Amino acid sequence: MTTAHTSPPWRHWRHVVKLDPARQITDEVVQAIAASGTDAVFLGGTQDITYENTNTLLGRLRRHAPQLPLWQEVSASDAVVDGVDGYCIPIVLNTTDPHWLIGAHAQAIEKFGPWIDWSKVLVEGYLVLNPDAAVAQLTGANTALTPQAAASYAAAAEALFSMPVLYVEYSGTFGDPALLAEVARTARRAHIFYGGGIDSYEKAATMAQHADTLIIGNALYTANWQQVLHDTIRAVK
Ligand SMILES: CC(C)=CCC/C(C)=C/CC/C(C)=C/CC/C(C)=C/CC/C(C)=C/CC/C(C)=C/CC/C(C)=C/COP(=O)(O)OP(=O)(O)O
Ligand SMILES: O=P(O)(O)OC[C@@H](O)CO
Ligand SMILES: [Mg+2]
Repeated sequence: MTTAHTSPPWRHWRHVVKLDPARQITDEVVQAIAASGTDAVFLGGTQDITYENTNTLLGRLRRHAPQLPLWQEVSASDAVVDGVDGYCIPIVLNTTDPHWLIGAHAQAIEKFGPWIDWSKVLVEGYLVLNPDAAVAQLTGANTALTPQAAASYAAAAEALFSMPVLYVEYSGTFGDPALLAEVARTARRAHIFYGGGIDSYEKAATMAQHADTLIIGNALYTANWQQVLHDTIRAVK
């Protein structure tokens, strides 16, 4: 008997938009995202994320972008919503606080118990690399990593913990392409997400050489959002 192996949808994503439920966004931008050709939308952020603001944003996205995969990136267990296509669960590899490595996760699993649909869960091994980002400060991340050190975290996440996704996170600033390249070179099976400071064709093209998926966040909250959407999608497709 042969078994059909289909790869999960996220393996095919090249371009993902991350929207922060705690920030304001107009219907015009949401509609443009829906029509843009992006592969998925993540709902997530670090600060002031609540059930209410996440559910409100999800409702707007469902209305304006019914065909787009919508995934919640869980950063607080009391903000978990129903009705998304999947849940990204961040695990911060270079945190100095075990809470962000496993503690928050164990608490959430205790809380939700048997209600968790594990077939909808995607584990992301995060390397948090911009010391000025809220996520770096919250998690006490050791952001001063050489490319070799970052690649060693990536190898550990993949080989020792079987993580399917490595997320190279420079949220708020454009990162080091050499570090991303070293992580990508080291990874054997893991899928590489890159996010941080992508706001142009050139930056997207540079990081798309090494990452499987680019995540675009802050630039969509600027006056230049239309150009950003157009150019970053053109760079990866
Ligand atoms: C319906 C139902 C019952 C569903 C079950 C839900 C489910 C799937 C549960 C699974 C259980 C589980 C393991 C949940 C995880 C719980 C949890 C709170 C884990 C901690 C996650 C974590 C490490 C958070 C730290 C912050 C982080 C990494 C956030 C990711 C997003 C991010 C980095 C945004 C960018 O942030 P920021 O720094 O603010 O950047 P800007 O300044 O540029 O905006
Ligand atoms: O907001 P930017 O800097 O685009 O980063 C995207 C994403 O990686 C944030 O979690
Ligand atoms: Mg933020």
